[in-house]
Amino acid sequence: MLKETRSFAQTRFESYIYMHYFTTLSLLSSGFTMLRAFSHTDGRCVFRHASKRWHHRKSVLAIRREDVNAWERRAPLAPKHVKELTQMGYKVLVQPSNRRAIHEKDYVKAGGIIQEDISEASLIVGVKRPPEDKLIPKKNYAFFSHTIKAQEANMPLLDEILRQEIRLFDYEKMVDHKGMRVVAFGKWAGVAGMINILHGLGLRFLALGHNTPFMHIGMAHNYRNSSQAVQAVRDAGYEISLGLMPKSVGPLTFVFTGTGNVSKGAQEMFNALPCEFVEPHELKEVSRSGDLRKVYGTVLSRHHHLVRKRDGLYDPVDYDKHPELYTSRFNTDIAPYTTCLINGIYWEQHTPRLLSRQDAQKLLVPVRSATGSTEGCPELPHKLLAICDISADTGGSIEFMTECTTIDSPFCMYDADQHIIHDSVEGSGILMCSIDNLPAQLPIEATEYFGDMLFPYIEEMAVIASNGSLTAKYEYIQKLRESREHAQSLKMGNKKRVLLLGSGYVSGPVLEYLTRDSSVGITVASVMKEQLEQLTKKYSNVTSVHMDVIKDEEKLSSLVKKHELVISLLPYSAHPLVAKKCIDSKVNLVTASYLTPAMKELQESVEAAGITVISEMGLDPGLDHMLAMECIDKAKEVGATVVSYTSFCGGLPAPEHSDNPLRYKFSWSPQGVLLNTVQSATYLKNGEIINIPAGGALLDSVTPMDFFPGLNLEGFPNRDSTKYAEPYGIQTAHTLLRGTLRYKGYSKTMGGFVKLGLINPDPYPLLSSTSPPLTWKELMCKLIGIKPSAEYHVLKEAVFSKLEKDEHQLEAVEWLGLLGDEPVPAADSIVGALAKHMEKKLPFGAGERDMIVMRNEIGLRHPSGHLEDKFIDLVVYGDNKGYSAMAKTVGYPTAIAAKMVLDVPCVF
Ligand SMILES: NC(=O)c1ccc[n+]([C@@H]2O[C@H](COP(=O)([O-])OP(=O)(O)OC[C@H]3O[C@@H](n4cnc5c(N)ncnc54)[C@H](O)[C@@H]3O)[C@@H](O)[C@H]2O)c1
Ligand SMILES: N[C@@H](CCCCN[C@@H](CCC(=O)O)C(=O)O)C(=O)O
Repeated sequence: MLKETRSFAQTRFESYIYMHYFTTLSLLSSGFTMLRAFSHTDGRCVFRHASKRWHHRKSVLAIRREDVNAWERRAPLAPKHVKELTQMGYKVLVQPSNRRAIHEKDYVKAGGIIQEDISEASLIVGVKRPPEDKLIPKKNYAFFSHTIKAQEANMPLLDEILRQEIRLFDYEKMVDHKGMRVVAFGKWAGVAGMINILHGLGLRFLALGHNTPFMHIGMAHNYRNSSQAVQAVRDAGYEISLGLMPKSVGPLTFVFTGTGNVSKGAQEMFNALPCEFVEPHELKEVSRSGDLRKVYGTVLSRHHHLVRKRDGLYDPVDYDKHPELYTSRFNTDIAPYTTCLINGIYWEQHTPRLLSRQDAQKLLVPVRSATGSTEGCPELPHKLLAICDISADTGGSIEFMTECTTIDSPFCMYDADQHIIHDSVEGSGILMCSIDNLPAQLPIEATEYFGDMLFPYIEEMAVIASNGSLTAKYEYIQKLRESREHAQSLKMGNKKRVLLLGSGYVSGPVLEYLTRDSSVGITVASVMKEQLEQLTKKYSNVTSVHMDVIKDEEKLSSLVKKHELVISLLPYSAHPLVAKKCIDSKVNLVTASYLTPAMKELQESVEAAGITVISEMGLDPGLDHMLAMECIDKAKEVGATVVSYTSFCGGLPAPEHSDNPLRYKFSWSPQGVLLNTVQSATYLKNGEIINIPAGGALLDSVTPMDFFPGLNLEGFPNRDSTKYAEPYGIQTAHTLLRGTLRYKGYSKTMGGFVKLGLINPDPYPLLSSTSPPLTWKELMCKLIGIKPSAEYHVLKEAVFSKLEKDEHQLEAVEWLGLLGDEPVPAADSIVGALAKHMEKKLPFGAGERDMIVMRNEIGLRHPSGHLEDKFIDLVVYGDNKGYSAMAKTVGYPTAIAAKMVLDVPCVF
């Protein structure tokens, strides 16, 4: 049986406010225990456990699957807690997960029910945040939301929580009467962090020319449990005590900042080495002349390094009230004598930093020790070799720790002179380890430890969001969020400010090009968090904003306002909204997309606002226009007239990777690709205007394209070609055709999807994230009009007949799994769902590359009457490990145009 180790009366959930008192009481009495609010002192609601009378009516609790990080193997409760809860009459659902470190069968043995659907639960507990699209409206959730410092990346989650009227219990806000957190993984972060940094030191020493006993210590997750790790650390310690550390590195000193669980966990592991703890003032001495058969440790509390700027004194009461009046002497008094810093302090804005970038520059100057240096036995380049920043507050107490490292890639080097971070343990700089999910490396012990702390409080959760608005106590998050954004925009100072919207297939080269100029400050905003992080992570001076520009128009306006130029690489349907914001704030805009009627309508307002808006600045449209105009202008110079213009372009997989029924893989917006098959088209052929209606007829106007006989290509018309006669100045042409290229077979296969109603952009509420999940088989039955329970062969037969017995089309439908039991991804429309599904099925694999093929044919009549055909070909391959051909040919023209607008605003 679990023991309740804390008094409930002492527990306070700081985050609650009395305005929502009744909702909380109703929540708590509806499921768990009887709680009674007994005091409303200082604006907080303090709960006392009135009596431990458990309700006998079965209440349902769910442990959700962790799905945001591949390394997340923890759970909030272990089987022993589940056992206790089930014995108390709870029904405990456990979402299946092969990734969880504690096996499902142990939860089952404890009485848990393994079940995917957890919508029945009144409280859903997890460790980390769920993805926004998995939130269930109006539920009570407990997890680490990482929103209380208005963390940019999690603001869309908070918005979604409020929108869906979810009540959030945030573990970070569960505190006791002294304000101390009561549930945390801290100790295990400390333990894992210490193991990792000893491993990192082994690698770093080796890179500096020293084999050390640390080489035999692995990363924390390589050990089955912490006892195994302790054994490895002890073995290393034994070798140190035998005097096997190279003498030229001198005595090693480890400094632990903070006195909480993190620091204690790290010290616990450190104790397995032959260590001696000294007072901070003794550090200087032992770092010079200490015993090489030991390692030295110092635990640093606030009073050791914080001083009031005015008088050099430390007053703890005053410090709590006015941390901004204090500074840290860590940089001068401690850091010069520290080999490895283990940082475990909680940092908040206005509290003094331990180390700034300038401090690091000073600390990286060589020190000369008494031992002397020879080629085979070099001295260390400087004393401070490594920092394990367990607090992992980016830009926090260690100012230059601007990006957390990961379990996969745990170390980086900070070179203070260059102010760059590189992913290696070699070269000059300080070795940094700043993983922010350390306890996930020791998941079983971390789960049991956390569960022990959470269990007694499971009913009393800190509410920070309730009923669709931030509770009064948490309104500060909104303010903090706004001030952070303002600060970010100020940080850009005199820079030319560019807002890049979208982080998709073609955004990479845009960012790469613009960041070449250090006078350009860039913000990237996108709704896809991981994609956004992936895109921006290698640029330290780029600000990323995770947001939905459609749902959060206000934020979009405020962002646009703070920039001089917007580049929209969003789906083209979003451009008119962006353009309106640009008009309102008089900010220039560049897109790679077609000038649609909706954009054209804004022309007058654009002119009235005096801004520049450039469209069609990619590949097709984009480079095709430029190549055509170069040729047309030259022809006109010699008096020739253009009699025909045909331009075909295809973004394709390279031939060796065209290995699927569609012979196609996505290199740009999948939904855009699919929708293009149902566009209408208009073109001029030998003086006759041909109109093709929308809805798929395009795919019947396919012609073989054999200008490169080695490639088996087909082509179909693309949108309205005739509208280019005037801007190109080729009204003389009798043929004007722009088209799309694909490998032969594509159009026929796509035709099947059109027949089945899969390329339908209309809203389809059954696929929304709040509707019950559907399988492809169920959806297909609905589309065909048969019962969802129909057997596979019945559905297949019905589909076959809808496809007019086309075996090739049926084969593609089956190959994509559209008759099977895979879930249909949540989306606004059927084509949206198909795009997401196909994106997964038709990606470029590792080592595969794309290709773009463009052919322009321009027929000229010379003044002599002589006819000439000019051919302009463009073939580009993607880089195996770099940018795709599509990204390069769209992104660079867009970026170059953007730069021209920035540099010479009235050039266009
Ligand atoms: N001219 C050309 O040759 C050419 C070629 C390719 C793409 N394009 C156009 O360029 C644009 C970008 O193409 P891509 O292939 O990178 O597209 P993509 O679909 O890969 O990327 C779209 C991006 O927009 C973001 N996004 C979508 N909806 C959002 C919302 N509501 N709020 C915030 N972010 C949102 C997505 O997260 C994603 O990062 C598209 O308009 C596309 O049609 C033009
Ligand atoms: N036509 C080619 C190349 C397409 C490049 C993408 N162009 C988009 C532009 C859409 C927009 O943003 O307006 C298109 O739809 O053709 C092919 O399809 O392979």
